[in-house]
Amino acid sequence: MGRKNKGKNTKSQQSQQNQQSQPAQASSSNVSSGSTPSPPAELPKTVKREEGELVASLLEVCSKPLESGSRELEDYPQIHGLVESIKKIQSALIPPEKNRADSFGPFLQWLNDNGVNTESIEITEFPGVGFGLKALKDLKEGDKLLQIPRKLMLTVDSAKKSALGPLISEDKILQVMPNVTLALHVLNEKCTPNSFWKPYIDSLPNKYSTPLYWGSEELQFLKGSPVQGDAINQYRNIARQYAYFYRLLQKNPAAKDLPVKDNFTFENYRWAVSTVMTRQNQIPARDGSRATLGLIPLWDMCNHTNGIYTSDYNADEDACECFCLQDFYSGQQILIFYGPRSNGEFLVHNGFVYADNEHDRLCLKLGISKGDPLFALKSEVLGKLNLAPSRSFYLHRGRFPVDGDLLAFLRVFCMAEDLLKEKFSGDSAPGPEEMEILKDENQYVDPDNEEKVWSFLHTRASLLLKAYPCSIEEDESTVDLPDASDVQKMASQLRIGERRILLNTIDYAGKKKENLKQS
Ligand SMILES: C[S@@+](CC[C@H](N)C(=O)[O-])C[C@H]1O[C@@H](n2cnc3c(N)ncnc32)[C@H](O)[C@@H]1O
Repeated sequence: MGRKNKGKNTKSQQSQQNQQSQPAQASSSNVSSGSTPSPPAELPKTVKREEGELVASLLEVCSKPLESGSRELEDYPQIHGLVESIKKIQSALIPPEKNRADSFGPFLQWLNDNGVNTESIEITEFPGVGFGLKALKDLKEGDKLLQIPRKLMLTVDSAKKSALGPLISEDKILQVMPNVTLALHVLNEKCTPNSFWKPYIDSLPNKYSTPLYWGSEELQFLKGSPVQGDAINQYRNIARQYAYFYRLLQKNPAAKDLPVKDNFTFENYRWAVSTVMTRQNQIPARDGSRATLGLIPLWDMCNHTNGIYTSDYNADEDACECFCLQDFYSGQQILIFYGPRSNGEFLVHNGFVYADNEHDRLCLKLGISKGDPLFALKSEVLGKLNLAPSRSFYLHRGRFPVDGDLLAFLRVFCMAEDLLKEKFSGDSAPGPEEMEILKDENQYVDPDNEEKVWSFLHTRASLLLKAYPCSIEEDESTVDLPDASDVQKMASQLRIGERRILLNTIDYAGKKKENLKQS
């Protein structure tokens, strides 16, 4: 959380907000009727044993390290199959879905009872973004919109003080993974009938659009994109965590009386993880000494737009404050800026893609081959630039697709032995400041090296472009197809953005090569 200088939104953002500002009726479809019988509280013993065996197999499969070079997709079918079998057994434990819109009245009352002023806003459903906040009066850029006191937040600190505290102090994973702690905290409170946070938890979505909710066919829509691997890795990690915590909750005496223990279904865990992934925020600890992770009720009803951070922590009030990113007229949706994330990050962690994302970028994995006779020399030079010999870089949207780190890596990657030895290694190595020349696009070390860099990038981007199974135009028409699913549209939108970045990079690298020839 942090507030930066305010900036004006562009026309296209404003027109998008105008489009988003048409409120829709809260939908009550797919909500079960009150007459649905309650699910059984427990599974029969034999079924429970079968569940335990499946979870043990899941833990084993997900804990095997992926063989180097093997694609994430290889063990995905086995993991997915086990998860589906577990979900089938546990389907008897899943309660009927609630009508979310019914929860907003009690939620707002709870906020008001705890000192939150909600006069300027209303919770309403908006097309394509779920529920959000609507302005009930004209608001000016910079006006204070919300002030949410710490006592209403679910945080890692409140988890430690809750019934979950003893388990956290015994488990190493919970101690080092605050997001997992927060997920278990939310789930434990959801399973606690008289939880202080009940009105807030009831107001949360029933399910999410993160790839954890996608089927195997839907993951195929990401074919060609590096995000497909990220989504599958995420599924694998969450399946492993689920299996680990299932066992921990069954076996650890500190979990004996926790309400979450008998409600720890895969469905519940992916819900809790997705709740945290899509809504979490960094909050300063009460004493200001460090940051802690938390969920901020109501503030987390705001949807995202391009812009700047406009939320801050008021240490005197011990509350999160949110200010208006721009003028909002009465009836308009109030939007905030979530941060400079790529569409791939938004898709995997937030379950949406933002077509006009100013910060979009494409992940590019690069590495010096261990078989390269110059591996040691190149690694030494990269080390001086604080760059690992194998890592992810980014190609950016906009006028400058290549940043300093990627440029320096490529220059070393393509550098001839004599140049590496003479200018950048051993005794001839320059100081850190002079090494920075390798990151500077306006200077270069050697024209041959520079030609190789831009040729390599041109070829690599062209190859990546060929990996997509359909054309950009086909994906563009999918986005507008009335019968395409939300997941299909999201994946197509992502791939459109990625290919625009690749096409721009190819064009940029081509021009660089031309300029070199002429100079
Ligand atoms: C912090 S919540 C915001 C409130 C949420 N819409 C709800 O109904 O609870 C973040 C989620 O809202 C949705 N969202 C936010 N901004 C969006 C945008 N610009 N486009 C599409 N979905 C968006 C995504 O599902 C995201 O995971």
